[in-house]
Amino acid sequence: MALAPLIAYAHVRKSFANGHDAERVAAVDDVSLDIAAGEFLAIVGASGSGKSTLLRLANRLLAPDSGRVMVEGEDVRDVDPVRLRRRMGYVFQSGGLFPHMRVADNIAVTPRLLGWPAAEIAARVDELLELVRLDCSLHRDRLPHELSGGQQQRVGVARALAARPRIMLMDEPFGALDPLTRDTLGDEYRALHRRLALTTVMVTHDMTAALLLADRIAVMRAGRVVAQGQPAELSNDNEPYVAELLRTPRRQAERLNALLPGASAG
Ligand SMILES: Nc1ncnc2c1ncn2[C@@H]1O[C@H](COP(=O)(O)OP(=O)(O)OP(=O)(O)O)[C@@H](O)[C@H]1O
Repeated sequence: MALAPLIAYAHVRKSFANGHDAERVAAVDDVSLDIAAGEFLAIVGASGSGKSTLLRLANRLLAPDSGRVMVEGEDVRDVDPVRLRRRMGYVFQSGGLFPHMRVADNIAVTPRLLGWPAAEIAARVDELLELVRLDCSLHRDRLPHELSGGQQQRVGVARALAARPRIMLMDEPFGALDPLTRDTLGDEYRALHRRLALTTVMVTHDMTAALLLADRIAVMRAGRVVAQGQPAELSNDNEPYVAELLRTPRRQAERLNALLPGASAG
């Protein structure tokens, strides 16, 4: 028997008021999408296609107008939002660290709210810093502005993992970083996802990153999921927009193969 999905969107719709007029714009329009336990799903689409809105419906930062979002077998409407969010780590683009709080205190936010004993929190902070490959003695007492963008994102990941969630929601987590750092952090996060047996939903506009990191990709356009599948399945999809999104990574791969002969072998 197939396992029940860990996150399931069923005919979900979410609209927002459109400025001055009474018309509402559907940011998410009749989306049905299942995410299995242990899966790494990337949600890919252009700016404004509804990716972040879809993510925020999972942890109740937003509520759907209609349809249903299930997490771990429960309708999220029936779960206390604070309790729900403790089960789901959330990483966003700018790092979202509290600027006046030291790295250790940023990471400790949720364990403190949960009332963990101080010694346990201190040990967990060190464990998490190690997990995201930041030197404890160098970084635990720094303020966010004393860190590079990549280091801030590492702290963001550590903070999201603090209370040992099974699910990670990530909104363009590495989008603002230089390509090399983005690539390194992506690979390292992928290893963490596997090692900690996480279920990850990552929003990105970068199809190349999605192809390299995710098990499966859902493509959004104007609020709808227009295609979903593993990279090889997307490659055979008939939807013209999917072909358009795959054109850049394909062209890059061809050019790199021509410029760096033998690169694909290594
Ligand atoms: N709080 C809000 N109030 C009004 N409109 C909103 C709100 N949040 C999102 N929208 C609108 O919903 C649509 C989808 O936005 P969303 O942020 O989900 O897209 P996105 O694909 O994540 O874009 P980006 O990649 O730029 O972050 C956009 O038209 C946006 O303007």
